[in-house]
Amino acid sequence: MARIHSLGFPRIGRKRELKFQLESYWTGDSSRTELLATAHTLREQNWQHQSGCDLIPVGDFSLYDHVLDTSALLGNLPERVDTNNDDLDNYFRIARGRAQNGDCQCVHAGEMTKWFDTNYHYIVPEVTADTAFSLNPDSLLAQVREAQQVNGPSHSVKPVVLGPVTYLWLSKAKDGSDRLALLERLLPVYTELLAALAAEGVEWVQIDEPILVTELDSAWRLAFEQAYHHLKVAPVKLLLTTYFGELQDNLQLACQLPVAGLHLDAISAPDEVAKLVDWLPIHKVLSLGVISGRNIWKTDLTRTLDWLEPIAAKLGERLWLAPSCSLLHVPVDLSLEATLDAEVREWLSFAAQKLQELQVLKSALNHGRDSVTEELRDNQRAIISRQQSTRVYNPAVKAAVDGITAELGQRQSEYTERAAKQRAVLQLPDYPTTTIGSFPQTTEIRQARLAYKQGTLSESDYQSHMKAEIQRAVEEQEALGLDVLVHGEAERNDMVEYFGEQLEGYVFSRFGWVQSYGSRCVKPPILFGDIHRPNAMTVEWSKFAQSLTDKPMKGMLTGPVTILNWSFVRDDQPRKATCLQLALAIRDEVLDLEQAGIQVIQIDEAALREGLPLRRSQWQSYLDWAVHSFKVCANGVQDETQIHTHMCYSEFNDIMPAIADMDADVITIETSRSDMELLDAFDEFEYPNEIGPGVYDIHSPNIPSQEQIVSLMKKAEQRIPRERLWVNPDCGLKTRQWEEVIPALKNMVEAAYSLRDQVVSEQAGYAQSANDSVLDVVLL
Ligand SMILES: Nc1nc2c(c(=O)[nH]1)N[C@@H](CNc1ccc(C(=O)N[C@@H](CCC(=O)N[C@@H](CCC(=O)N[C@@H](CCC(=O)O)C(=O)O)C(=O)O)C(=O)O)cc1)CN2
Ligand code: MET
Ligand SMILES: [Zn+2]
Repeated sequence: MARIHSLGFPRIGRKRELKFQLESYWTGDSSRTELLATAHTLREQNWQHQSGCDLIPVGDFSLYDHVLDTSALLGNLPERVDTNNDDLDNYFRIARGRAQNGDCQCVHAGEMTKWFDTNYHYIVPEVTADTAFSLNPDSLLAQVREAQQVNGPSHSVKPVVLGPVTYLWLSKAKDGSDRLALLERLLPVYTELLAALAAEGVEWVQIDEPILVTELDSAWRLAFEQAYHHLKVAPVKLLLTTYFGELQDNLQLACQLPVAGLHLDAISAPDEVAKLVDWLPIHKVLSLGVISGRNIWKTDLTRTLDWLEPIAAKLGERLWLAPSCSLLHVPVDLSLEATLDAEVREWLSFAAQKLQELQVLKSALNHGRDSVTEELRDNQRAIISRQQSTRVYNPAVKAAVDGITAELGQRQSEYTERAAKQRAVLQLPDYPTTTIGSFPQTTEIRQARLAYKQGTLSESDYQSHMKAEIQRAVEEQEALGLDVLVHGEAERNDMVEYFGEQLEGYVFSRFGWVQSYGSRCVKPPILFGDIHRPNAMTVEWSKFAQSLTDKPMKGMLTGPVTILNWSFVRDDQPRKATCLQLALAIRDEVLDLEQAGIQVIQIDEAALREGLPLRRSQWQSYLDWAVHSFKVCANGVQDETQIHTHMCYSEFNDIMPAIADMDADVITIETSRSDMELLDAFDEFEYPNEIGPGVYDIHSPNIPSQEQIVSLMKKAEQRIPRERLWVNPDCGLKTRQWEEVIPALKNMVEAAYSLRDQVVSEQAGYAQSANDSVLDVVLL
């Protein structure tokens, strides 16, 4: 009899209840009791959704981030938070750099980075050679008891913990020490934890080790042996859990570790299933992730059963089924989507529906397909409807993609030639200043958009409201003295969803939110068919903004790779094919902007680096099509048009040739927190084009001083000639308040003035000494 379980469920709630509660707690508008009550209710609802499972996860819920929870569990929050003994305040201090109610006991927040190849971000654990761990299990144990109480004895409660090896791998050694050296100190804490869980009556613990799907050197592989031999004495059964990829050369290692079961992401690694069925020792459970936790398509249940039935016959009790990974990465509940395109909705499945699919599979395997005839028939109908829908295929789009040539991605002239022409047109000073695109998305803006979408605000009122916001942004920028202006993106809900809403081939949900970090969510649009741009998307807004100023106004677009990586995309054609379709659509927009007189166009590729495959061996083929897509979209313009691109994660060391190959005239990147060290990659590679290294950390409410900015630019100049430097923040300002943005940008612009003054006086100095030497000669 196959059993089913879930690896984790979204925490934000069907209507983002956690987000709103957290934000009101942080501003002091609601109490801690209310926050904890909401958290309790959400956990209860989540267990309700998962009640068809034989094992129910606990510990997958989090108030902010599960990696930060693990740091708290292991007694490894950075020492800088120890200003008082309040655990929750300390937790939020590391998450956000401050505690409740704008409390000014600010400490710098933990670094945030993306979770594998997803758009979820975790707080990086900090360690040093001196780190000591100590178990802090109260919160997890309380949740275990809560789960047992809520779910009753008929369900096993299965705690989910991040495994010790992956925990260290995700950590950053602040002193540059070897973080693996801490494993020996860490393992006894895990043993203690497992014993404490066993004492609560826990039988199975899910121990997540997703780094097993990445390339590991021998030290890390050895760490797995060491860790799991140490933990094997624990009085619980461990389900070693991997996801997001194939095990490849770690497959044998994973099979041999002394644990009671292994979970494989069978969606990412279908070819490894047969090997595991044959090789996994017979006392071990094999859990197969057969429902994708990374997309929103219905599973083809009949096809899945076709290949599962022989496996079930072979493994019997040893077979468990689950989603491929935690459902954290998909929206909560499709049943809320009353307004979603009805045909496409039939093809979809969100977290709650995915668990129902799992139950159908279980019934079919345990009691025969006859026990779920109707469910299988409905599912099959939906699968066929999607395969045969005429809305998915557009022959004209296919022909356009087939017609793409290499020349389509080439600028007319080399960078140096273009740069001269652009200088003549744009007349920018040294150290030109600009921002990355968005200005604060205020409550008023969002409320207006909500009212417009709900039909209580007319289209023309909405447009005037947004135009007023754009006008405000332009006026502020002119008053500040910025050189290249932006319109501020007030009219955009999100840099990806906004474009999805305007392209054919997409549908979008109303409540399909997915957590990106902490209380921040995204609503990835759903790309179901061939992509076509029926109308210009941004031109009217950009033209309006340009009409308000004599300064150059940057057109602002999201690039094809980022749109691809931050959408839910089709699984019936390679990602590359979808990306090229997006590239052609954005290319049309670029050319229309140029036609409308926009001289500078920024095409954001924030997710280009983040989309790198987890295994390095697959990087090059991804980069080839990703960079090609960018070039197709960007490089059709005249020499005089200046193309900018922007990327937030700026560790480019290992992909410099690809970045250079994109051939953007200017790239703006996130560097301020690294003290400009990230520019070393550009320096070493002798990157030829212009760079705007971020001088203002927009993730923090802190306002950088003019001196700090000058000092950062001086560091930049040690790496990049100043003729090719721009001055700008790290990223967009949408999550900040105007009160923070104005003083920060004021300091930034003044820093640029002071840098220009220094150039002038240096040049005067040279001129003076040159004159002096002429004089010397004359006197001689
Ligand atoms: N897709 C994407 N991924 C990204 C980023 C990004 O910008 N976009 N940035 C990086 C960091 N991640 C981020 C992710 C989300 C947000 C963010 O600010 N999200 C907003 C939602 C943005 C949005 O879609 N807003 C909508 C809906 C706004 C809303 O919540 N409206 C309320 C009503 C208004 C209110 O009372 O505030 C409602 O519908 O109930 C709009 O503006 O129209 C949030 O969580 O608050 C920021 C950074 C990496 N990944
Ligand atoms: N243009 C976008 C903005 O300023 C770029 C954001 S990158 C996550 O918000
Ligand atoms: Zn950015």
